[in-house]
Amino acid sequence: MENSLPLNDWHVRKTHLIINRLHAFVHGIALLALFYYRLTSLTEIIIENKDTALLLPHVLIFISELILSFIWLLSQPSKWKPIVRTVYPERLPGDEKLPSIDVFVCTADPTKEPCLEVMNTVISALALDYPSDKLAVYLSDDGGSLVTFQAIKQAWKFSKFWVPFCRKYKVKIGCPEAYFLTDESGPDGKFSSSQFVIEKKAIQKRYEEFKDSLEEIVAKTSSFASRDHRPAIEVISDANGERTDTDNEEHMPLLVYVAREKRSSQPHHFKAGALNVLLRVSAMISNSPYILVLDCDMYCNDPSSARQAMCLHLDPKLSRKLGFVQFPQKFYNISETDIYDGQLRYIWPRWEGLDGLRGPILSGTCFYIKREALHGTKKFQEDVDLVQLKKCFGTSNEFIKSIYRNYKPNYPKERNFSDDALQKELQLLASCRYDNDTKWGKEVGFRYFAVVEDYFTGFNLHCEGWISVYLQPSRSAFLGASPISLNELLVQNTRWYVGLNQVAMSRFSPLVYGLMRMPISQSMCYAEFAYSPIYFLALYVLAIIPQLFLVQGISLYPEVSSPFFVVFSFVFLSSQLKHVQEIFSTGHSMRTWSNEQRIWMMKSLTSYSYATLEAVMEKFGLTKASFLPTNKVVDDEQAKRYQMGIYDFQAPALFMVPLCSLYILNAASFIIGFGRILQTQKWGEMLIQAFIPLFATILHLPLLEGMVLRKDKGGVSASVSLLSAIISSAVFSQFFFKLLVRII
Ligand SMILES: O=c1ccn([C@@H]2O[C@H](COP(=O)(O)OP(=O)(O)O[C@H]3O[C@H](CO)[C@@H](O)[C@H](O)[C@H]3O)[C@@H](O)[C@H]2O)c(=O)[nH]1
Ligand SMILES: [Mn+2]
Repeated sequence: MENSLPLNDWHVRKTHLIINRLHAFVHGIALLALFYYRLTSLTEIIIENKDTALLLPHVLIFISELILSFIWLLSQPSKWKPIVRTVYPERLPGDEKLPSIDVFVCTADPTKEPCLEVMNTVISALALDYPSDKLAVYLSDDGGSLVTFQAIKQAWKFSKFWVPFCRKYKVKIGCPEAYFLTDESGPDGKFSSSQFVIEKKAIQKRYEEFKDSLEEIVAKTSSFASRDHRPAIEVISDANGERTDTDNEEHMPLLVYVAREKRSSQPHHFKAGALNVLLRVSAMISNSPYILVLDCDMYCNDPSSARQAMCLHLDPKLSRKLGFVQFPQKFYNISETDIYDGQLRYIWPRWEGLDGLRGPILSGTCFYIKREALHGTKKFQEDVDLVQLKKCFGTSNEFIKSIYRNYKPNYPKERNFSDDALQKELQLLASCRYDNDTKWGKEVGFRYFAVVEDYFTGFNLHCEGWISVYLQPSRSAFLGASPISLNELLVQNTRWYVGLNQVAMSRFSPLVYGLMRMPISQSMCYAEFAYSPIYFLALYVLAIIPQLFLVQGISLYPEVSSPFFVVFSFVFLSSQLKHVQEIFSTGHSMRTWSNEQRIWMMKSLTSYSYATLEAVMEKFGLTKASFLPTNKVVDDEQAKRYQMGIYDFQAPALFMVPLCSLYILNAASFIIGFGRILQTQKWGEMLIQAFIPLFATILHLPLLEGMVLRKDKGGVSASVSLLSAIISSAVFSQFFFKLLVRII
């Protein structure tokens, strides 16, 4: 590299490091004291044979404490050495020396993923600040729908004005929809502002026309997302789109539409399958060594992200081992109150911690990955036998040629897309049977094993020795949409945790497979995510058992005068204070604390438990996990409630009934228990046990409001409230009945 100055830099977050390690130490000791208490009191119950019926609740509570502590332990390495990176794109070599980049955007269903949004993402990628001849954007349309195909042609037409405009005025938001919503002040330097204003007006008019044309397409064309269609691959250009009056096509990046073949008889492996087709198809057209992957709703908010990522990929010290550069997922539609905890705040500091180890977990979108890492070509020498290679990469000779770095596809030079041989090859590579009996999805490309293809692919790359880095620039590089209703959120999380469970319950468990292939610290981080669904067990126990025994006046926790009371109080306070510290240090307020606590409990009691059930059923061959994309169509009424910070409880009974039943159970048990304490004056013995339902009742007040006070459409439906009341009274009476039998 001519420039001797480093392209990037990093430093350790020292205060975080000290606080985290100190907390780990103190909290760890407190947990040991807590275990000591539980073990001694359990032995006491067993040896003294006091009351065997008391054994079960004690054991259950101990198990839940063990689960919480286990996950806490797994989370420690990701807090051990948080680091922050800075990049210096101005130090990059000249454009002619930059490597080329392919951008992959995936969409699946125009009825759930509005095509205007998808096209905005595509356009924002075309407007990345990168040499045009080194940029190619591929849109994978899993629905193979005519709407998307026609829309992309319109997007191309508009882009031919938009991209030059962005380049000329160094526009900071390459996504037109977002650009016209903000008031970017104007050009810097050499252009007069009046000229800018005129051109901006003109381009805005074109954008409006573009939007109208999409509306027209949507109205006229079927947006049916088909499960059975032939492959269709097309480089979008004037030759096949409508001609326009500009001739700047040469200065435009490539834009390619890809609908892979789908047959209902063949598994398509969801997004991972789509990405693998893009990997193969792009190899024939641009074969860039680096790839940016984007969800269809994640637009480029900073055109310089490609150069930023190159500051890491081209760093001679990192380059050889670096598999991918991960940016955080940030969202443009988070309301001030963020009631669904959509910003995933708790994840990104973890990625800083992981960056201090072998690097962050692949997060599905917003990452620049090295093609070679996905091909796993490190394992192959140039002289490997062709038969061997075909077993691995499939039957296409052309594709096999492409895996070697010095391969240059013919396409970009000649721009001859109608070439029959090329078309034939592309059809083969995008066919639904191409993967069969190959290593695709197993050792090559994005991995199929779990519906969290991102987590599992990144996990495999780390196992193979690749590292990753995390880059969180102050200006968000990408912005996407987060679910804005409880239902969408829980559905999405159920899918994620089914995927994580699939990994946890398989031979790929991070604590077995990972441990043998990566340092224990890194495998613990993967394990924390894979095992977190078992939170559901702990939370169900803690939401039911102390409450039922509180009502009976049977104590399951140390009394106030015992030294272990301090231990229990300390463990609770120390974990809450650590949470608050993390929230403050990431610039958030106490409201974020209550939102995160509330949503974490709701997810554990619903998503995590159903995800575990589903994964277990899948293990026994009773179901098949699937990846249904989240709905990105905004319902106005729902959006209004969300903006106002009002929960939308119009979720299926499957989600709402457990939450409401447990709420009623907790509120009722607190009231009854409190009354009992008043009578018996056993304050000391029952304090912790009364505190638990009180905490839950206060934290989840919005649920009570939804059941009792609210009359709007987002409230809890009367049938759900009624069913929940019946269930919680049944639990109570069952319990009383058993107790009665025992007493008699
Ligand atoms: O069969 C499919 C299903 C989905 N997708 C695309 O996958 C992307 C992500 O789907 P979405 O419904 O938005 O899922 P999320 O849960 O919001 O996505 C998160 O979780 C996924 C699974 O872990 C990751 O793939 C994503 O990158 C990550 O943002 C979208 O662009 C979809 O169009 C496909 O291309 N084909
Ligand atoms: Mn999404």
